[in-house]
Amino acid sequence: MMGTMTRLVTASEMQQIDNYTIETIGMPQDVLIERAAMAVLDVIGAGRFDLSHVLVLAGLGNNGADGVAIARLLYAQGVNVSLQFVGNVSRAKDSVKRQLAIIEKHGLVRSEKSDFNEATLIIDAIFGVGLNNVLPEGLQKMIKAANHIDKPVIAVDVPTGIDATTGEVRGAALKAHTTVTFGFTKVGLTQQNGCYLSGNVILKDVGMLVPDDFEFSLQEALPVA
Ligand SMILES: NC(=O)C1=CN([C@@H]2O[C@H](COP(=O)(O)OP(=O)(O)OC[C@H]3O[C@@H](n4cnc5c(N)ncnc54)[C@H](O)[C@@H]3O)[C@@H](O)[C@H]2O)[C@@H](O)CC1
Ligand SMILES: [K+]
Repeated sequence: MMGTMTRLVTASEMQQIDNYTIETIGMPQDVLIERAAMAVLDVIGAGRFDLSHVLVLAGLGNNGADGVAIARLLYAQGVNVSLQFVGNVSRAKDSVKRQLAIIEKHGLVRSEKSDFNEATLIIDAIFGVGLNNVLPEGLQKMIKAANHIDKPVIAVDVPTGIDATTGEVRGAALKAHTTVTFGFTKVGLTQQNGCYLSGNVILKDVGMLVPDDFEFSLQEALPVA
């Protein structure tokens, strides 16, 4: 039997769909972030991962905002979670700052530096579809060290370092056991190194809406479970 069919999208198409949902339809961005975080929680909590110590690595954009929300939801469930930022939080997008304001009141304290060896599961929320350049060198080093330790990683939307459109590695990429991708499967998860570095790709609907006259550049459709 055929599963639901979905389209593959480029990073730019996903950004247009996000913008349409938020700016034109008026869906609050924080609702999408919460739904994205809950979708990842579904996967984390499905019993396949050791949750003794979850390390969430968060960037300064909306992918990082998803990460902070994931850390909060885990913390609320009593999971031992460390939240570590990659980059200076003073430069974070407002979506991240709003999430941070919530966790501060909630009691979840950010870690300054985390030991990958202590983590039983790593959540990669550093970069998503917004990646538009080679990763900074310090981050490349950190990613290579994490890949070497070989802990299970769940990538939020796209593994950090993978170009969501081409599947190419931008300097280094954090190898994922599972990638939870939102709305539509990014074509880069099916091509080049993106194909094997994203592990099992799980597509989740988080409420993005598509204009009726939207023209997808890729006609291809993938069956999903
Ligand atoms: N648009 C939205 O409101 C939503 C976005 N979502 C999440 O947000 C992600 C996209 O968020 P953003 O567009 O904020 O982008 P990212 O969070 O992927 O990246 C953040 C920012 O980093 C900068 N950047 C890109 N490449 C860089 C590099 N190599 N070195 C240094 N800085 C770099 C860019 O300015 C980019 O906007 C999605 O993948 C998804 O996880 C979801 O939460 C749903 C709602
Ligand atoms: K990511």
